[in-house]
Amino acid sequence: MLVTGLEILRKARAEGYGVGAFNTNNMEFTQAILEAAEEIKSPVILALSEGAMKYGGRALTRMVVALAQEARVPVAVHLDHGSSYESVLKALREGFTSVMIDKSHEDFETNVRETKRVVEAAHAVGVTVEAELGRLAGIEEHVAVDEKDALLTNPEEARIFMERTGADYLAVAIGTSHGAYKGKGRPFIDHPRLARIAELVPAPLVLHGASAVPQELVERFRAAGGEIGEASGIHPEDIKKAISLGIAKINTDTDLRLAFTALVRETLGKNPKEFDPRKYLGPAREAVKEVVKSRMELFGSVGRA
Ligand SMILES: O=C(COP(=O)(O)O)N(O)CCCCO
Ligand code: NA
Ligand SMILES: [Zn+2]
Repeated sequence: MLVTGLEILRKARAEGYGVGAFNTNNMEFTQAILEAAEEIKSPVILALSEGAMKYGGRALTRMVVALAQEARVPVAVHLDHGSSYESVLKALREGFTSVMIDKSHEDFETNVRETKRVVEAAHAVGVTVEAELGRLAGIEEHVAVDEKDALLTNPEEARIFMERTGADYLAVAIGTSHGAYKGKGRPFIDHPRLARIAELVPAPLVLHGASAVPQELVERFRAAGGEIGEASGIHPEDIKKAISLGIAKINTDTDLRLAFTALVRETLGKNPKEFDPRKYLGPAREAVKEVVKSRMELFGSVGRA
């Protein structure tokens, strides 16, 4: 059933588990994510970026909202990294039940003002809001304290920000970053900082840039002809620890992209005569479904629907 992001995340934070927010741009990703969620009885958040909205248009948004309504588990349909008030209004018009306004690159007062404006509009139509404070950036452990403070989320500021904006959940910067190159080896995650934020902010917390970028997937992608450098992601133990400290929503996009693309390359490579799209999109869909299930197991959301 289609529910708001807060309905899913409030329970997750209260009961100490995480819920995956998985990005989709098409039918196969959407099917993979929902099938995984229904099979292992997990709530789930379907995330569409502005790029996805542009790429898929009404074909995508209508499909995602309709399938979420019919799903046998709680599903929120979420605008990922909304960059403007107008973009958020479009998502609200399409029936989304969660919207992110990401003004984390602006100064504090601008972020507060813009986020507050979105909260008023979204709450007026029963939709909940994710905001962001702090700069997503992979940082080496030795980085100077003042540089970390300039980049990562300041706990005291976070408390004030949430009180002034009325946002429902908060994306925090504690050392993660988007994409396949999150730092050399095991990225440094500032758990003490997260613990402090969680003490001051009772709202569910959100972790962006959380993909694991598992080596076996990177190898499989390369073996199938893909080219990728020294890729590394967030260690599963750091995800579990972050959830125990208050993270309730975990964004995963890169791992799904790698799995899907590795399988398309692999299937096409093995079958040069093949030109029925179902024959190479189907196996890729299954690969995404497996990644989603393993992420849900890591987050502890299995059986929570
Ligand atoms: O936080 C994330 C996903 O992070 P990751 O790249 O670790 O999967 N997102 O918001 C998804 C869109 C960003 C491009 O990936
Ligand atoms: Na988001
Ligand atoms: Zn993100």
